[in-house]
This record gives sequence, structure tokens and C-alpha cells, in this order.
Amino acid sequence: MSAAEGPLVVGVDTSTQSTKALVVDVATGRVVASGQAPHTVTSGAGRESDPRQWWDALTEALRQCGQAAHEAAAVSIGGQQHGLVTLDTHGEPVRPALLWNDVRSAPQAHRLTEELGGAKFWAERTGSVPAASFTVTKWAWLAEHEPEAVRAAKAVRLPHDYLTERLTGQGTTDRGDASGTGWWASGTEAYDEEILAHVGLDPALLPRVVRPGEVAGTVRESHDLPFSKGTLVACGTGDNAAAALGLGIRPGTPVMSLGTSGTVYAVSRRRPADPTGIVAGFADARGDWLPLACTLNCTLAVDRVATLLGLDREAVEPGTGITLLPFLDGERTPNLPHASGLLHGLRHDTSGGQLLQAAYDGAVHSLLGALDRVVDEDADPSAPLLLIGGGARGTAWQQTVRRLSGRPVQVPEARELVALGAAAQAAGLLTGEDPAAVARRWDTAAGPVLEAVERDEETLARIAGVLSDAAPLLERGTDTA
Ligand SMILES: Nc1ncnc2c1ncn2[C@@H]1O[C@H](COP(=O)(O)OP(=O)(O)O)[C@@H](O)[C@H]1O
Ligand SMILES: O=C(CO)[C@@H](O)[C@H](O)COP(=O)(O)O
Repeated sequence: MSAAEGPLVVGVDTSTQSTKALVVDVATGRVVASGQAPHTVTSGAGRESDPRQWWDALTEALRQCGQAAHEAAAVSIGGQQHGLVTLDTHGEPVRPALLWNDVRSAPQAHRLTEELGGAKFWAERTGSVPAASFTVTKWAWLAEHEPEAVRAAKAVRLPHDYLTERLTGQGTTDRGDASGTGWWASGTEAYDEEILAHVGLDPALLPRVVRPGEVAGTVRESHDLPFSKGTLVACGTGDNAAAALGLGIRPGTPVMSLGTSGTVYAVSRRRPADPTGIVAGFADARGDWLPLACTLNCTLAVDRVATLLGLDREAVEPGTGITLLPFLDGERTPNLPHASGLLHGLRHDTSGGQLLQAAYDGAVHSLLGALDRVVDEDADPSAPLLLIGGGARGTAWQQTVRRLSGRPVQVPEARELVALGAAAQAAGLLTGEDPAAVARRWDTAAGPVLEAVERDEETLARIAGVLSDAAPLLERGTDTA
């Protein structure tokens, strides 16, 4: 491999299932080294991870990057959104982090929405109506169920803040990730004291919100990573905002990410405020907005169906009349936190491959239902949908999105767009460039475009019909949910 042309930066994606690190050449965008290490997430009623595992995984991912990581001039960390990290006076976790896909705080989400002026108030104030994913609902859940943990918490962080702070020794976050807490007011771009007081959270426990382009700190001495003391650390951001940076998207370009979560989003110049709660009105990592819809059941749910059927994930067969709503983890879009998976239309001649295809259809239907709401009204409806995340590598995912969206689908060749976005943010600190412009210079969105095919309206209508007819079942859930 030839020598790097420019300085090197490290971009990190600490997502739900693993932490990935890339060492990137600032001049060309070439990935000169990469590493990845897994985390564990609890199963059962909740979804929790020990933040110290994220640090260990970061250490391991950087070790896999070898010498290149030692040469990095700047680093930035993108991470799974919303997770509640509570730290004691020594900066140690008080308890495991409550993750974005933990639906135990659904009653708190409902209660907080009602107590503070309803869905319209929340949408206008914070950009989003809080679902169980939002950090504020997790803090309320903790206060109710583990008040001793709340009393012991001397700092409250998001996953990417936790790792950034261990690098710099400074408690920082950014507007992108702060906008997913439920206690950051999108109109004033500041912590919302009324909401914080309502949930009994002292603002002094929260990190400083670093402005886009501002340095979060420098690497301190006491750590076991390959960076030299004084290496620049960018503010980082939530994983979806990082991927938006990593693709260098402009308003009007829709993105669908297929990973542990499914997301659809676009950059917008207008501050979102959707009182239906379907669209979360996130800030992006630059100064614009990132209206986004998110599902809890995406690649893991479909892979689980494939495993249950004893099939490879690509072994799909076309079928008619079978509907599978893959809500194995409850669901956020549509907002059915207590739902479980539901199958309708099973016949003697239904094949396993048809059932598997129905799981893909169900997962993609939920995301496409929100697509038109996240893209500005004046956006070109024939613009390709950018497909990213682990699932974007799968043919069955690509073809399902193509058939159910009726749009051209572009699959970037670059794989780790969250880590690349973080790398672009780190590069921006060194060069003074806008990170999105860095990503465009690196041509990160380049990849084959699958032409549009006629939209499969029949399947979309059938799934919508089952969703509507099964509403009482889906709202009630099961005893074990
Ligand atoms: N070739 C592939 N085809 C389909 N799905 C894939 C493929 N490779 C990985 N995946 C899926 O990608 C998921 C991980 O995606 P990723 O975006 O890394 O998730 P996350 O960021 O949430 O940890 C896995 O759950 C796996 O099912
Ligand atoms: O909750 C959301 C967005 O609101 C999720 O998108 C999380 O940010 C988790 O991301 P992945 O681990 O699936 O990338």
C-alpha cells in the first residue's frame, strides 16, 4: 500500500453491536487501516450495555489499525444515539447504559408528553415528541425504578460523549447528539431548563455542547490508546448525523440506513417539528437539521427470522398474500413499544423463502412510510435513495427497498459511513474545511445506482391494511413483552 499523501485522522463509530475505527488519509479519503470489535447488549425486557465495553472495543479496534493509528493528528467519535450513561464522581458508570432500543421507558415517554403540554409542545420545543428511545424518558424511568442510581449520578452522558471524555478529560457533546436527548431545545439550541427541572436533572451534570468546527479538547496522557498527548479531538456526534456528514449530503438527498436500527433521513434547512411524532427533529452536526424516522427492528429482526427458518438471509422467494410485521423488539415507527412480531396470510403452500421475504417487506415498509415526511416538499422525488449500513450490502435488502420505494437506489461503495463522517469531522479541524465538503472531496457516496422499478403498491397496501386491522393486538403486546 502506498504512503499517505496527507495527515492521517481517526474516525470512530461506536454503534449498538460494535465499535469500528478507520484511519483515513485527509488528502484523499483513502482508508489506510481499520479495526472492529463487538459489544454485548442484554436481552430480555431491557437493552443495556456496559460503557466500559465500548472503551475496550475502541482500544481493540485501534490496536487492529496498527502503526497508522499512532500517526493520527486528530480523532472524532460518532456513536449510537440516545443511550443514558450515568457516571459517579470518579467517572465510572453507576450502572450499565440504557440503550436507544430499550422500550421499558415507554410509559414515561407517554407520561412526560402529557405532563408537559402534549405532543405539539414537545415537537415545537425540542423538535421531537419523545418516544421510549429518547434519553429524557430513560432518566425518568431510572428515577422511578432505581432512585439510588439517580442519586449516585454525578455526570450524565451519551455514548459518544463517554468515549470523547475518556480521551480528553472534558465533558462535551454536540448539537446533533444533544438533539436526541429530549432536554435540548431546538429553537434556542440550549438545554431546556423547564424540562430538566420537570425530570429532576441538574443541568450541571450535563456536558458542554461544543459548536460545529470547535475543538472538543486534546488527548490527555492517561490512557491506553495509540494517540499522542495533545492529539486534537473533534466534538463527534450521533451516528446518523455522522453518516450524513460522511456522505456529504445536501438537502433533498434521502438516506436509508439498515443496521440494528433502520433509519430514513435527509438534511434540511428548516427546523423540524412534527407533532405526530413520526419524524424526530434532530439537529445535524453542522448547523442544519436532520429530520429522521427510526425503527427498532431492522437487520437483527430479519436475520432472526432467517435463523428461525433455517435459511440463509439471501434465500428469499417472491410471494403473495403473506404479511410479517417483524416487531420483535416492540416498535418505534410506528410507535408500538409493546408490540411483538405478527404473521398473517400463512397457507399450506407458503414457503420459508416467502416468509423471509415478508420479513424484509415488513421492515422496509415501516421506513418507507416515513420517507416523504423527512424529505423537504420541494425535493426531487426521483433523486436516488442512498442505502447504507450493514444491510445495504445484502441483495435481498437492496431489491426490497428498490421494489417497495419505486426509486433509484444508490449503494455507496464506502462501507463505514458513520466512521468516515467522524473522520471528515476530524479532518475539518485540521484543514478548516466544512466536514461535509471534506466527504464530498473524498467522494464517499460513489457507488452503483440501481435503476427505479415500478413500486409494488399491492404489497404496501396489504401491509398497511394488516397494520391497521391488527392495531389492538399490536398496541396490547404479549405477556412476555
Ligand atoms: N452482506 C450482508 N447482507 C445483509 N446484511 C448484512 C450483511 N453484512 C452485515 N449485515 C447486517 O448488518 C448488521 C450490522 O450493520 P451495522 O450498520 O454495522 O449495524 P450497527 O451500526 O447498528 O451496529 C448486522 O445485523 C447484519 O445483519
Ligand atoms: O435511535 C436511533 C436514532 O434515533 C438509532 O439509529 C441509534 O442511533 C442506533 O444506531 P445503530 O446502532 O443502529 O447504528
